[in-house]
Amino acid sequence: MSAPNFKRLKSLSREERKALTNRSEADLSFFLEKVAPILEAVRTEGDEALVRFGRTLDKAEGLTKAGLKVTQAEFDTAFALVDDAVIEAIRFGIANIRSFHEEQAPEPMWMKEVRPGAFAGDRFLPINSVALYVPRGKGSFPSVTMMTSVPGVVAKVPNLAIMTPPGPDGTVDAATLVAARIAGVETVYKVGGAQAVAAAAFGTETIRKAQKIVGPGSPWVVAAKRLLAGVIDPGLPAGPSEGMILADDTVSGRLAAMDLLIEAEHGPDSSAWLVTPSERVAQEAIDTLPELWSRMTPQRVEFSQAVLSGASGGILVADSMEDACAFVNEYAPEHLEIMSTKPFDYLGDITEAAEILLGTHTPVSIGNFALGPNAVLPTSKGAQTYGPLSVSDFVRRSSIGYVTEKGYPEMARNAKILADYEGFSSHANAVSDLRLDFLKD
Ligand SMILES: NC(=O)c1ccc[n+]([C@@H]2O[C@H](COP(=O)([O-])OP(=O)(O)OC[C@H]3O[C@@H](n4cnc5c(N)ncnc54)[C@H](O)[C@@H]3O)[C@@H](O)[C@H]2O)c1
Ligand SMILES: N[C@H](CO)Cc1c[nH]c[nH+]1
Ligand SMILES: [Zn+2]
Repeated sequence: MSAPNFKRLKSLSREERKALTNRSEADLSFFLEKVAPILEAVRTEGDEALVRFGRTLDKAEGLTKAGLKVTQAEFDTAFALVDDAVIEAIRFGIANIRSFHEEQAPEPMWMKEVRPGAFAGDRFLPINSVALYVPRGKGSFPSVTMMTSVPGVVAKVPNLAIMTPPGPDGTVDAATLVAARIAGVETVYKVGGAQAVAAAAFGTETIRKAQKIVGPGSPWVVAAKRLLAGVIDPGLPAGPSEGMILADDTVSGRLAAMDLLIEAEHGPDSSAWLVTPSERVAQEAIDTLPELWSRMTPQRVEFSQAVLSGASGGILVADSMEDACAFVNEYAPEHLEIMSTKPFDYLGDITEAAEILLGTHTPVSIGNFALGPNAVLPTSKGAQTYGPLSVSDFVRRSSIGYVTEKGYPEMARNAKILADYEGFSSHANAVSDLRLDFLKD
């Protein structure tokens, strides 16, 4: 086992500091090259290609075209397979996620009188069809089913369809089906990876073409979304998970180590950093990691050790909390915990983070599974321009304008001046006195 990275930010050059903010997603060239033929095969062969990739890439040897869509009987079996405690936790999470997302639902329409007799506003309608990608590979993700389905249902999208890889036995993860049905999504396709993105983008004999695909995934999924961005709206960029723990000197380094491992265990391509100005917190964290690894499964130990000793994770000592906050902003993490007895003191200093969890009782796990805000979040500095998945990802907005006879003269006079300046004669004619003549017809 290699030791976790430990660095003091002040000892780093500007380039070395910047290099710490790189993610595995920064170079997708390998994946882009590999997924291009998969996308083309799905475009030209449809279901035939989906079955072939399900058999080869997901090892679902018994997969058939007829079996690509989950049946009602498979949903019913899933409820019998999943423990009651898991079903209850799914219900608990969905209730909170729904409660949170209902607050985001826009009014169907608003209008304002911007000038006497001139009205302007917005109208919102659900997108007609959205595919929800639910990963399955380095884990199964009923929680992602909850996070993608609920905002789509709240937005009243008429055609929601989950795409998720089949396991080797040809079935979809049972808790994913339970979560889908409780959330209100009954269309689930057994297709994952790049082929799922292609199936949603082009449609196949079985799979209905979608206008948008949301949901996180491995670099295979991220690469496919990037290549098909001209065919389907790929939503916010959500790739390998990232966690950052910002800790001041008021907390236990043992606690910081515990939460550092949360996102580090997703996969070797994830990122996880502890940033603190406290040498004590840093040292306690380093000393605690072996004890925590002894409580984890071998695969999760392997993933988190790869992250913490590789290019995308470790423990960083900053000069001060100010410097630590500056580094957080340079990094723009997906999940951020502000671990302090006074977390609100630092909230104003953090401007770049997709999710900010405050205090010592709000670990990322609670955000991932139970609290309500969406845990499908932008990665790889996406937080600089995107927010978490939300109801607004499932609706489109049209602006509405209505000018009355009373409001017309002032609007027309000003519009004509600019139409003339820009040299558009038809634009200008339409707001000239000629219009008033035509209106008399
Ligand atoms: N950003 C977020 O909000 C968020 C949320 C949850 C999970 N995640 C991330 O999503 C990712 C999920 O990854 P995963 O692997 O568990 O599931 P996944 O479903 O994204 O990827 C598995 C699929 O990849 C394809 N694949 C695997 N090997 C391949 C190969 N050699 N060639 C072509 N295709 C191949 C297969 O089709 C397989 O079904 C993780 O990185 C996790 O950290 C992110
Ligand atoms: N941390 C993930 C988002 O990056 C969400 C998740 C689901 N299950 C476990 N984790
Ligand atoms: Zn997670």
